[in-house]
Amino acid sequence: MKQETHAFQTEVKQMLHLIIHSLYSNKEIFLRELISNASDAIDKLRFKSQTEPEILGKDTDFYIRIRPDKEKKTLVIEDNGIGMSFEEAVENLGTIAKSGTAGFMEALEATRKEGLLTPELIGQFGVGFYSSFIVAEKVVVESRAAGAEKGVRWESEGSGEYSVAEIEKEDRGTRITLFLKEGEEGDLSFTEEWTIKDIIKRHSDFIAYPILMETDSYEPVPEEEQEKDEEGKAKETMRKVRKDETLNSMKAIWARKKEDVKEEEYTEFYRHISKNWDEPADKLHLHLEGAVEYDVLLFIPSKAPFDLFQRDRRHGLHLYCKRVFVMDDCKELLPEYLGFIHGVVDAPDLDLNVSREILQQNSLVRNIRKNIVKRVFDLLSKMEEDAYLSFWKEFGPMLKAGIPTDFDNKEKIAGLLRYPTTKSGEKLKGLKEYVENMAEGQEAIYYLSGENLSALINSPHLEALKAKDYEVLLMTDPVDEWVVDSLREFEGKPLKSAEKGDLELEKPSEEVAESFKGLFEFIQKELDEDVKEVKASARLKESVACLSADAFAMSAFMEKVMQASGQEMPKQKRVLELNTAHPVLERLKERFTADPAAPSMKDWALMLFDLAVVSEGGRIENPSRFSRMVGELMAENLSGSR
Ligand SMILES: Nc1ncnc2c1ncn2[C@@H]1O[C@H](COP(=O)(O)OP(=O)(O)OP(=O)(O)O)[C@@H](O)[C@H]1O
Repeated sequence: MKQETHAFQTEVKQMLHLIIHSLYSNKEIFLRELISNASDAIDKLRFKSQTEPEILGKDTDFYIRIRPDKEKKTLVIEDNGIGMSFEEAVENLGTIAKSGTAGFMEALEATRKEGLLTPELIGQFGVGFYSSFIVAEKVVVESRAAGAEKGVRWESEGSGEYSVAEIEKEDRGTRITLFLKEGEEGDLSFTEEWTIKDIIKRHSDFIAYPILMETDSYEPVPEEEQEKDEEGKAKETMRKVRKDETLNSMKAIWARKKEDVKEEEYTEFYRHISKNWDEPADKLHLHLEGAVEYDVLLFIPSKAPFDLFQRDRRHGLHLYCKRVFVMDDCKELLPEYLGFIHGVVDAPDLDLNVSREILQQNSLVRNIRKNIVKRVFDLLSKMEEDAYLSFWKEFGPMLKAGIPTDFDNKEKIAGLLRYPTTKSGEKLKGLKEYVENMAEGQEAIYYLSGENLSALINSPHLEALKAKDYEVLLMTDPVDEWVVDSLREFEGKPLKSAEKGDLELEKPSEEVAESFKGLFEFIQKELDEDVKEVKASARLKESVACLSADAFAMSAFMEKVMQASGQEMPKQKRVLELNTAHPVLERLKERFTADPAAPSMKDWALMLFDLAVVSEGGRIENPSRFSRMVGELMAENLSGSR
């Protein structure tokens, strides 16, 4: 028989260390986690048996069993779910599934740095099984996968390594034996029946399979077995017996009436399905009737997981049919951009044997999806602003992606967008509020995108807009470019980039423009490689120069983002806008008129371009030339004024 010893993956070691040293005041959660895994294992088996009914065999009464032993100081958690093969035990119990994903180590590091390690922070890693080591000095897992001949025994003391061996195991499923640590003063005793009952009632009551434990109970002694006294009266009519007791009510929370469900029950259920350890930020519990009838219980997490944008991230929706689990990761019921929502949809009219392929074309599923998306928007739009802003901070970047991808709900999502603006200070503003506060005569919604807020707020592109007291939305997420491109307008007001196209503000007069014609042609020729046009600016008030683009061209920020992501990009020529009211331009015109061939003119042209790049927070191509020229100018100026 196979027998091996393996070292834990490094991340598991770190995780174990973290768990053991941070969760000592939350010891009891290990039981919730192990029961949750057992319940998942039964769900998985049922899902598989829809297409392979033979894997169930005769063992069709699903259960989770708890067996405490005070003498041996052990606690056993057993299930007849899908079980694990030798390879699966190594894969699942020696590594962390998410550890390979980008961001895992980063999140782990951040977690370690937080002075206070909360269970919520640790919970995001999906450490369920490893929480056994909070209470156990040794853990033994014996398992046999459904349909397999041989079983596996996995054993570890939670330090550096674990052993795995092939074993014979009679029944399908997983048995986990915890060899409990000596408790500290004041600790709960996890072999005590009432402690176990209490923990299960609080954390796992809704689990859909019976959680069984043998307990003492009393039953009437049958007539024929009764011992009688001289007068013929029974000595004892009741006797103590050991019997299985079901410790959970198994009531599907979503099928209960809202008013009957306590907040704590919702929270525990959320934790079970989401595998998160935080409190949900909000929830939606509905019973829908009409042409189709179904129950919906959805949760919005309070924190975004570190792998939110991971492509292969599982969706949080579970599909049930008449309280029987059909599938998890049900992507058909919610669009991708709402994939952060966790919950359950129970649709009694669905065929239990429905496959994913069928789901995609099912009109009932489409109907449900449409309706729940609508309800989610209602919920989000009615949230109190502060709570909504916390939500937006976590999930806004994902929600936004709905604008370019979900045409039907574009307007609704647009109402949920929030941005800092030139007038909002630290706060974020929605488009609705923006429109309500538009200045007299303002026709468009203005925005500017770029890498960071301080560069944006001081950008020369905003000078004329600020002078008119027009507010500008400030966008620092590259996705926003894509968002505004597909949104185009909100409540009939067009969205306009402050750095692109015609802002429809007062332009310098024809005569002024004409008087600079020669100079501008000269500058244009000098900068031909970078600049497609030089013109008198309507955007600038104080600065000398800025760069702008055509209304439909790519913005400087987008160009930068694309380059950073390694995309080959043809060089985009932009428009150099010059402030004709600025003294520099006036003097430059005089010099140019006096001597168009003066060698310094070329330097001035280059300098103007560099100034425009610097003022929008861009990188100039030849910084040493720029600094040399500024140095010379300073020297000249300083000596002149002395
Ligand atoms: N009772 C069980 N029966 C069968 N497989 C199990 C059982 N317990 C754990 N496993 C397997 O071990 C894996 C790891 O479990 P663990 O609780 O550490 O993480 P997880 O449940 O996958 O993570 P998360 O809690 O984020 O989902 C599970 O995904 C499952 O494949």
